[in-house]
Amino acid sequence: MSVHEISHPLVQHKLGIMRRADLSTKSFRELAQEIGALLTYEASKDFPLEDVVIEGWCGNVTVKKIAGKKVTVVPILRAGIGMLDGVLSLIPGAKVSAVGIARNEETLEAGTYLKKLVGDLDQRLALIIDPMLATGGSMEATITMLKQAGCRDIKALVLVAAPEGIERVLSAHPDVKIYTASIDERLNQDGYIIPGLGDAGDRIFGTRQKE
Ligand SMILES: O=P(O)(O)OC[C@H]1O[C@H](OP(=O)(O)OP(=O)(O)O)[C@H](O)[C@@H]1O
Ligand SMILES: O=c1cc[nH]c(=O)[nH]1
Ligand SMILES: [Mg+2]
Repeated sequence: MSVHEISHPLVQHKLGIMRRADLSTKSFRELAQEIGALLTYEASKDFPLEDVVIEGWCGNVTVKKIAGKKVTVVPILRAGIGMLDGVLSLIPGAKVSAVGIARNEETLEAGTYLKKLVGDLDQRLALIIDPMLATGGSMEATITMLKQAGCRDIKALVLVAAPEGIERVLSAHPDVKIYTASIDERLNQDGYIIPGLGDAGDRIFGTRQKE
């Protein structure tokens, strides 16, 4: 299965709070990080383990150690930064590859303005993070960029996904696994997810324009 909708009660409860229109920037930001950590927990369930022998308090003991590839976390700026600390709280040694992509509000086309990838991407698992997967343009562009740089193992962690965006990403990149707290109903005429969260970047950074 390429799409994992995480039904864990903690995830669903926290996402439910995030949908409140009157939620403070502080609370929205905290919850984005917390769900980011919980999605990381789910996405790491298939990390391979190996046995290693260490010196314990009563002599040698065989313990488990993660044996797979190294990880790079790939926040799609700006809103992806809102999940970064949550992901790094569970994978503190991960390197970070920052990708700046902004959606043109009229055309909904994704435009790239920053690409700061770590090296050795062919030897790393990439965990792309972005709160919103809407039309899928930003995510598709990020995956294409990572593949062009040699990355072959890619997972995407998003708080909310629209069916249209999932379809677009998986049509272009069927090998990528998507982890989300919710597959929502649809996109509206402006490309916003319904019911969604509104503009996640504005809610995380406090830049929401008052009507
Ligand atoms: O699936 P798509 O249709 O491409 O839309 C989703 C993108 O839109 C938002 O970013 P935005 O462009 O608003 O930039 P921001 O993070 O700077 O707010 C969101 O964080 C995604 O990156
Ligand atoms: O619903 C949406 C769609 C794109 N970007 C957002 O922040 N929210
Ligand atoms: Mg935005």
